[in-house]
Amino acid sequence: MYEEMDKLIEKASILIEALPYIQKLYGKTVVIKYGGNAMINDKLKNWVMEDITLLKYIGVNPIVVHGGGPEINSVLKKLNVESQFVNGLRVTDMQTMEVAQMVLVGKTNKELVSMLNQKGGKAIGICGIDGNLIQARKHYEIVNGEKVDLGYVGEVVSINAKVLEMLAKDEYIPVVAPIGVGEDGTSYNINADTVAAEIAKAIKAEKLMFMTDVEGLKYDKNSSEIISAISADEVLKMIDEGKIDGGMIPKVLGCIDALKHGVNRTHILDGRIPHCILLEIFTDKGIGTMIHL
Ligand SMILES: NC(=[NH2+])NCCC[C@H](N)C(=O)O
Repeated sequence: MYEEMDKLIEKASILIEALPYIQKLYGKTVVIKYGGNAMINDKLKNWVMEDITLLKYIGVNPIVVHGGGPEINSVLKKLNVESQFVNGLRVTDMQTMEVAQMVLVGKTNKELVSMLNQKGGKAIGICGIDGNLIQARKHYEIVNGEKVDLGYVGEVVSINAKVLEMLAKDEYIPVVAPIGVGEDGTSYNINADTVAAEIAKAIKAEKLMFMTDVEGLKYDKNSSEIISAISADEVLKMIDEGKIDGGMIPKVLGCIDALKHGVNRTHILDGRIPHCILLEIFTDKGIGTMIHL
């Protein structure tokens, strides 16, 4: 009898631990880059949708930016579209771009919107073409000092923050597919990590969070200990020293760029942990790596 009561009281203390963070984030915006395993595994997907819906219901405004997951490749394969490579980098030709846009906007984005709506959230899916949300231009990759043309791969020129603010400040949860649009109406495929960081900067989000398939940043690759909090300068030093994996670099650089443009805190999360978003935001210790100025 007493034991049961103690357990219940413990639950209250968990909620109370969250109170200062709820107060701090009330009415503020959190940009969440959704990707990796958390997009593939059904259980993980479900937990992410619950976390995002809960955020909205307690007065925090989440904006979700998603990647493509493995689906684009599988559709390309089904349609027998073969990829060209230059210098080992995949080229997004016209046909590939069409498939990427179809999958990202027509399938992935709408699935996420529908899942959030199932949880009671009011999600609205948009891509960078809608309301000119993501204005883009062609991106040239520099390889060994030379400009390499990768086709319809774009970079962000500017973000039309008003579109997102309108939705997020109202009762909606914007879900953004990372397709940008050029001045002449051309669609570009843009790295979703970069889009998340640019959106966070443009709307001066309180937080930017990246869901990944790693535990977090580590000082030593072989150690199991993750870095709980670290400054932007220390991260830059780690990049110089070659201590950060290639795939993580766009994410940590996105964090640093966002911090320098007014985002308060940025987080790298292990998207394989159930309810990683809630655990990071509403506990003192968090579960990921927090990068601050
Ligand atoms: N990985 C960490 N050290 N996280 C701390 C998170 C602290 C707090 N919940 C926040 O979101 O700001």
